[in-house]
Amino acid sequence: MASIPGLGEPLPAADPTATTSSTVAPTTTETLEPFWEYRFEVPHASTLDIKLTSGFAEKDGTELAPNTPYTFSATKSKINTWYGCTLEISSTGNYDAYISEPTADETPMVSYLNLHFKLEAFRAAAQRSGQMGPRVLVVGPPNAGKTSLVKMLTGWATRMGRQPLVVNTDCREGMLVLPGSLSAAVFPSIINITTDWGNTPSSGPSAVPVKLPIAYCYGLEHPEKNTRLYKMLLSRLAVAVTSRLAEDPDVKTSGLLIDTGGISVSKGSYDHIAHIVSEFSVNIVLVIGSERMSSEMQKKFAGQKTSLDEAITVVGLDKSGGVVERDSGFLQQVSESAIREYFFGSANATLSPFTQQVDFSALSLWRVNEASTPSTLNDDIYSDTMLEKIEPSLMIQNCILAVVYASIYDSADTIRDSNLMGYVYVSEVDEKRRKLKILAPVSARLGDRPLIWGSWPEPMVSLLG
Ligand SMILES: Nc1ncnc2c1ncn2[C@@H]1O[C@H](COP(=O)(O)OP(=O)(O)OP(=O)(O)O)[C@@H](O)[C@H]1O
Repeated sequence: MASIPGLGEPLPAADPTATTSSTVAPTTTETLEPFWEYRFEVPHASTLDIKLTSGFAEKDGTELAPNTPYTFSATKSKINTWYGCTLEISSTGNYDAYISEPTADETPMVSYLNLHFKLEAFRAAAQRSGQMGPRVLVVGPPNAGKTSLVKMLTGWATRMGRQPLVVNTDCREGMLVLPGSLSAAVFPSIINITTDWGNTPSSGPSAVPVKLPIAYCYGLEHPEKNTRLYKMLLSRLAVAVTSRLAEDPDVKTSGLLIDTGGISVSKGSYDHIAHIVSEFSVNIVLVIGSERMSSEMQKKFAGQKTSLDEAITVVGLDKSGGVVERDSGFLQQVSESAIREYFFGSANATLSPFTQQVDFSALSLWRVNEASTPSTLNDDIYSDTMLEKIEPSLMIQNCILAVVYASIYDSADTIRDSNLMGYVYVSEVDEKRRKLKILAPVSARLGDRPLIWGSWPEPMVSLLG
C-alpha cells in the first residue's frame, strides 16, 4: 500500500502560460508596501514556500509567523500586509504570482476590516448584556470571495481572543471535513494557513490545535439536487449549533460566521438562504460582489425579525479584484488532495490507514438520492428520507463513503440525521466473490456502522496510485 501522500502520482506537464515559472528553486525576495497583496496560484504537485523575513503579513486574517516557511500546494490565494513586509519565495514546480499594488482607498480589505471592528463592538455589547453575539451570513455569486471573507473575519476574531462558531453550508467544499458534508466548528485558535480550513481531525499531530467539527453527510454537489434533504440537514446542524452557543458563554458572545455556496443572480433562488437565516437566527447578511443581489436581499428581509426579535441587517460589500475562478478540474484536485491527506496525512505527519476486506452481506450501505430520482422501490427500503438502502456494486469503486454515528438497525430517518463519524474509501469491488476492499483511517469493524454513498465528492481515478 502506498503510505506517502501523492506516491505514484504523475507530475503534471509544465504550464507554458505561467508568468512566473520555476522547476528548480531559486529564492526570490518580494517587498510589499502597505495594502499590497502577493497573489499566487500553485497547482497540485507543485509547491510554493513563502517566508516572512520582515514586517507583518497575513493570509486570510491569520498572521504569518516571522522566519517560518509556509508551504502551499493546490492553492490560489494571497498574502496581504497592512504595514508593509518582505517575503522570501521559493518553489518546486510551476506557479503563477504577481503583486497587486492598491492604495487604502482602492482595496476592499479596508471595508472588511471596518466590518470586523463593527462586529467586535457587537460582541463587546453582547458580553456586557449576556446576549447573543452577531450571527453573520455571507452570500454572493460564485467566486465572489465569500469563503475568504469568512476566513478573514474568523482569523481577526480569534486574534482578539474570541471563539467564533463557523458554519459551512457550501456542500461543494468541506470545512474540516471532505466536500459533500455540512459542518460547524468553534475556532478558539488560529487557522492553519497552509491547509484550507485546518487539518481534519484524522490528520494526526499538528502544530496548530485541531478543531473538531460537528458534521452531517449531504453527499450531493448543490443544494438544488435535493433541497428537502439539504434543508433538513441544515436544521439538524442549526439545533447542534444553537445548543453549543447556549452552553458556552465565550462562544455565545463571539457569535456565528456562516459561509454559503455561490448563488446565481439570474436564477434568484434565495429559498435556502431564507431557510439558513431563519434556522440560525441570522441578524447580519453580508452580500459580496453583487449590487443586484444586495438590493434583492434588502427587499426580502426588510421588516423581518430574528427569533430573538432583532432586525435583520443586509450589508453590500465590494468583491476583491484578486478573487479567482477555480474550474471543476482545479476543485477536483483540491478535493483529491484533501482525501489523500485524510487517509495518508501530510508530508509532516504521515498516517498509515488500514485496509480490510469486507463481505457484501456485512455492510449496511445507503445511497443519497437526488430529488429527481424516481422511486421505483417499495416503502420498506425507500423512505421519505431520501436515503435508499442498496447492495454494493462496481459503482462504488474508488468512491468515498461517509460513516455515521448510528447502528445498522436504525431507521433510514435516524441514519440520515446522524452525525458524521468519518470516511472510508472503496479501493476494490469484486462482484463475483461479493467482497469489497476498503481503506479506513482507523481499524474499526465496518459492519457495525451504516455507510452513506453520494455523488459528491466524485469518484477518484484511484487513491492508491
Ligand atoms: N485578493 C485575492 N487575491 C488572490 N486570490 C484570492 C483573493 N481573494 C480570494 N482569492 C482566491 O480566490 C478563490 C475564490 O475565493 P473564495 O473561495 O473566497 O470565493 P467564494 O465566493 O467562496 O467561491 P465559491 O462560490 O466557489 O464558494 C480562492 O482560491 C481564494 O483563495
